[in-house]
Amino acid sequence: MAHDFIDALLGAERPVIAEIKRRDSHGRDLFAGRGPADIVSAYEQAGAPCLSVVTGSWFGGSEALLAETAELTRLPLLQKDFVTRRDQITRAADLGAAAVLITAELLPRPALQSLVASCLDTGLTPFVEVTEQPQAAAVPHAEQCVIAVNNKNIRTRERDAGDTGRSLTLLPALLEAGTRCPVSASAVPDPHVGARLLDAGFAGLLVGTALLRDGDPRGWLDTVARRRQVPPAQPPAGTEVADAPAPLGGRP
Ligand SMILES: O=C(O)c1ccccc1NCC(=O)[C@H](O)[C@H](O)COP(=O)(O)O
Repeated sequence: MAHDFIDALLGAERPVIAEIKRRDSHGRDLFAGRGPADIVSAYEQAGAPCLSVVTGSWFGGSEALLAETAELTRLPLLQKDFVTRRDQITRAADLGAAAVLITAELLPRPALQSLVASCLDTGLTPFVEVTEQPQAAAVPHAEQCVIAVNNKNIRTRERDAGDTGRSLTLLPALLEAGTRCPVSASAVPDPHVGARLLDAGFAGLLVGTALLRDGDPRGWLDTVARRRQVPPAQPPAGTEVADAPAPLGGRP
């Protein structure tokens, strides 16, 4: 169970974690009249292997949004919120998450370490976001974690434009830490930049605003796949390959 999220991403032809987020960091609506069912359906048809659901209230999220999304899809779900306590992790599992965001930038080291351990004990994948090399080096059990570079500044509520150059700078530190699933998260503006990040060695991208604004997730993900110059690495033996979107209709 703990590896469902990582296996889905590593086995995907279009390794984009597509995000469901009601509002951007400036409070602007991103749903544009669509409901979660419309967005989930478009992401599934685009071939996204995993979804991210922002439950944090800064971005207009709620637990209800995660629960509703879990009813709509069998794709592994990442819960994005400010997690500081173990009970939030068990709650995430109850609501249908497969992975939970742990924001290294905002957590003292002991808390980071115990939250990663709690995720693994609960059968969830820790999705640890970092902004500096020492944070990556401090991730315990890194081989069982996604380690993602946040290209924006969470301390200013991600109101900055972001810099995907940070991902490129930190990629060696992520690999050195031992993750097999390095991800570039936030501020990926278009599929061309996305393809370059994957070519550089990222196993996945986390994209919210650009996909929701673009309105054509299938075209976006197709372009990522077409623009890649470096063939995707073969998934490790035993990894389940996500070659078709999971059908709508809820969890078994
Ligand atoms: O990063 C956090 O700590 C965080 C906590 C709670 C809710 C959201 C949080 N971050 C925001 C995001 O994760 C972005 O929505 C996501 O990376 C996508 O970014 P973008 O493509 O720029 O919309």
